[in-house]
Amino acid sequence: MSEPIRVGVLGARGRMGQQACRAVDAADDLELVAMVDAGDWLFSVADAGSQVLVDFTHPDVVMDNIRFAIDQGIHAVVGTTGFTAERLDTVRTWLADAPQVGVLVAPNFGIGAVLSMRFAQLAARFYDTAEVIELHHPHKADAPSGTAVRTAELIAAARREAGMGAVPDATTQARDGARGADVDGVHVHALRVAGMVAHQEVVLGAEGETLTIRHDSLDRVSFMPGVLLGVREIARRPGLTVGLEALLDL
Ligand SMILES: NC(=O)C1=CN([C@@H]2O[C@H](COP(=O)(O)OP(=O)(O)OC[C@H]3O[C@@H](n4cnc5c(N)ncnc54)[C@H](OP(=O)(O)O)[C@@H]3O)[C@@H](O)[C@H]2O)C=CC1
Ligand SMILES: O=C(O)C1=N[C@H](C(=O)O)C[C@H](O)C1
Repeated sequence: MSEPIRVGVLGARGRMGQQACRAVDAADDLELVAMVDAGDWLFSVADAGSQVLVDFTHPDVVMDNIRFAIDQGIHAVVGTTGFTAERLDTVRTWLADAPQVGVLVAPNFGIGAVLSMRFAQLAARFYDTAEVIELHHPHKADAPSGTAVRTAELIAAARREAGMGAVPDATTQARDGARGADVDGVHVHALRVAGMVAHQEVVLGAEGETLTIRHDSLDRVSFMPGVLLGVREIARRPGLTVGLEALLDL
């Protein structure tokens, strides 16, 4: 058997970081060599010889962490959200100077969540309207969720490709926020509910019918097969990969 892949986890004491540490530790082909959280010495990830860094931290710090990984020649598997097109372009620019390094940025590592995004993308052109509702635990920093933003972007792109116009909406009078956030012309509604983990509904509508695509992550363990897949694959994928779907042949 070949040497295990050496993995460092950032955000190691957080909700996702703890799960990621457990999952890496339990995998025979991976070795957990660094666990770093806020206030810890970031360079211990490099000192420990990490080949892959897993990041579940915070949108405010994730860009610095990616920069660090690229500068150190460490591949990165990033689950932290808060990415924009500009942020992704910045990562591409950094990677241009380190062509051997791979960075995976995935708003959701849940296989079902990735499938549900794909289903929504496929369905979008058949329905006049599409809206996204995401429901998360109240400790979440960003809204809408990274998954919801990506879902809305995929729906919007599918509608554009099909030559569809704006989603019909006669609203002329509304309280602030009543119609949710506008992501590429798709309305996204964010609920924060104690007891929940991560849930999303895409509600599509056409004359006489609706289609609801719902996914529920009931436990953060649901994200781990995707995280481990990313860790095992990223060295074979130099440059920036956005979304786990690329690794699932979707
Ligand atoms: N892609 C996916 O499948 C998923 C993505 N996420 C995303 O992952 C991120 C983390 O979520 P979650 O685990 O719930 O959040 P938590 O707040 O539970 O965990 C984040 C951890 O990162 C720590 N941290 C903050 N800054 C740094 C830093 N500079 N270096 C190292 N550690 C740091 C925090 O410390 P402190 O609390 O002291 O600030 C905290 O312990 C979010 O963006 C979330 O949206 C979540 C679930 C799935
Ligand atoms: O913060 C969370 O919990 C989650 N964050 C990700 C997101 O913003 O989409 C993924 C999942 O929804 C859980």
